[in-house]
Amino acid sequence: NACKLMAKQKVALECLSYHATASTEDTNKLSQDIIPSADSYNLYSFKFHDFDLTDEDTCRATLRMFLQCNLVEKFHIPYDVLCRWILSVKKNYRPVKYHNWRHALNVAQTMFAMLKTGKMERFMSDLEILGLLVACLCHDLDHRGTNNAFQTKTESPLAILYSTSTMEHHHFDQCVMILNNESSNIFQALSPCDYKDVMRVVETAILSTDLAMYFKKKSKFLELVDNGEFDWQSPEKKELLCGMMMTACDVSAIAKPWEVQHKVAKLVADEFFDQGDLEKLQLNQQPIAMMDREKKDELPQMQVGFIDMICLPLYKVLSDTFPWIQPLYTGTMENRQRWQDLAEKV
Ligand SMILES: CCCOc1ccc(S(=O)(=O)N2CCN(C)CC2)cc1-c1nc(CC)cc(=O)[nH]1
Ligand SMILES: [Zn+2]
Repeated sequence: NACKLMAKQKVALECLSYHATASTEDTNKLSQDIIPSADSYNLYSFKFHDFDLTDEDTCRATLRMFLQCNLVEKFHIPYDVLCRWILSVKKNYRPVKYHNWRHALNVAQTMFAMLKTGKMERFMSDLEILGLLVACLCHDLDHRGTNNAFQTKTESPLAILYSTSTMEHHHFDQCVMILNNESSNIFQALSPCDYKDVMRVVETAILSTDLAMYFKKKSKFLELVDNGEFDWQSPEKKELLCGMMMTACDVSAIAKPWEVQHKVAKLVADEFFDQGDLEKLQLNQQPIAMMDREKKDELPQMQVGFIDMICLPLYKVLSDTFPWIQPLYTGTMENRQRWQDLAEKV
């Protein structure tokens, strides 16, 4: 009957994800670690970077963010389950040049800083804070270093499974797969209602990181801000705000101090160029300029375009409503000048 089939599917999914979960040895080690303070990792700052952190540090810093938000107490998350979940998420990021575990950590840290230093937590329920942090850490799970367009034109299995927001649906799938193992299910103590609500927050937040979705939602968001919308509490408005916050975190490397932005932009470019090489060799196609290493001289100008088209409008409208996240706007303006100077030099 249907119940038996569901049970069989759940078992299948669990053994499929057996290799996806972290080992008990690694889990035990992390669960016994001393977790340094948030300030020792500079977690409250919009200038945070991970360059000096070891892989173990990144896991401890992630634990510290959950502890600072009191999420372990509030949602009765068994500590060893949280440790296994963090290690399993990290394990399911591939060693690609940009869309790797470090990117996920940086996106989650910007969300943490927006909620705390940016004082946006006052508009969010505890469940939404939990969902947003989980979504940031999972939002690029199992990324292959290639974008949605590449999945479509290579007719990859993912593009056959999901025709729109292909990678984002896959990232959410991977997030669910890790939670389907009770030993790494950080939502196990939630009521069925809370479980449904938090999974909805996570799914919408991860899907909203598809930049194609961002353009659609941005005009609706601008309309609400222009009408002086402040309650943000209706489900539709809250989803819109969470989506904008996800994009703001996803592109936040653009607002970091120049030395950080410059290094990260090189990682982004190298991953794009690798895809461009694949398109030339595997598909015998001319890649778009952004992915063509023969056109790397155009990179500074492209960054100025990225800043003007995507980053500044978003950080402007968010900091108009939530003034304490202004450092994201000013940091981006400073980097715009740097990229402009480089663009004029070539
Ligand atoms: C650094 C190498 C060049 O990087 C870019 C080049 C062009 C544009 S774009 O705004 O013109 N646009 C975006 C939408 N695409 C569909 C078409 C192209 C964006 C970037 C960029 N993207 C990210 C996010 C991954 C981070 C980042 O730092 N830079
Ligand atoms: Zn991302």
